Amino acid sequence: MPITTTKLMDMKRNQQKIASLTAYDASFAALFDKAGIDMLLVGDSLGMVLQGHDSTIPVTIENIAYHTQAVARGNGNALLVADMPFMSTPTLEQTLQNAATLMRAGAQMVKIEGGAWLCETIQALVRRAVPVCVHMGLTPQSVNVFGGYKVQGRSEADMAEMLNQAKAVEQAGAQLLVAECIPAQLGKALSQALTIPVIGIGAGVDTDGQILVMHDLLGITQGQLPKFAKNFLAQSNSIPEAVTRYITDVRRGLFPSEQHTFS
Ligand SMILES: Nc1nc(=O)c2c([nH]1)NC[C@@H]1CN(c3ccc(C(=O)N[C@@H](CCC(=O)O)C(=O)O)cc3)CN21
Ligand SMILES: CC(C)C(=O)C(=O)O
Ligand SMILES: [Mg+2]
Repeated sequence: MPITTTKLMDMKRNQQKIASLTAYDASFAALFDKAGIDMLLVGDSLGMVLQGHDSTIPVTIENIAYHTQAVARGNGNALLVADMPFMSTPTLEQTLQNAATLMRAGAQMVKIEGGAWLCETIQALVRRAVPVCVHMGLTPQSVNVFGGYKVQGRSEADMAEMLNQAKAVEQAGAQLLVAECIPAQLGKALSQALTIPVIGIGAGVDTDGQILVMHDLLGITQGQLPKFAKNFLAQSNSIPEAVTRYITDVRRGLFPSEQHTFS
């Protein structure tokens, strides 16, 4: 049975953890889907792990559409989400066109980095039948504004602000939230405050689900690994076994552990 946004909401209500991974091609998409992954993300992280850039900023809508087509061919039941890349939402008109390009490529939902200022954008997309996931916390497209890949939402004021913004985007019609690189305490508070599922990456173990960049899971990422990432292939004999281990550890609440968590 295909995983839908309704199914993810049911999983949250029943306290079943959502396990997701990035995927960029048909072969890995098929492998992850067969292992039982709930959601696949064609992430703009492809700019770093596939193209070799040191940020996600050079990634274009054509890049995401190309990889989304490939992932869609390999995928079976997983919910297929595609990233809206840097500067793909400059005006409402262009946002709608770019989202349409990704939906035609096979995406079932688009993910946009930002906060409460996206409310109009979210409403416009949802009214035109494009499901929306909002990405908050460390939003990598803002690396040059943040001055590096830094944990977000550390102060009491920042935590309260992110909670308010998350409630606003849920109210506007967002059906999923990705929270990246925030204290575990805030990851937990977000998940409790919202009805829609919160998928964490470096947001602690108490979010409704987890997502990881596939290259990090396989231990083939070049350079410094983010603190939240874990090489699951190191303790496995094959790629399918590593993926199954990841999914099982997420479902059982064993990943992320303390060492992969910001407090
Ligand atoms: N391989 C890979 N994994 C990812 O998770 C990922 C990408 N690439 N590319 C796109 C973005 C960039 N991401 C990143 C990149 C670096 C850090 C990082 O180094 N964070 C520091 C936090 C430092 C602090 O304490 O403020 C860390 O130690 O993890 C985090 C997220 C997440 N995404
Ligand atoms: C790390 C995830 C959430 C992402 O946005 C990406 O892979 O681009
Ligand atoms: Mg991304």
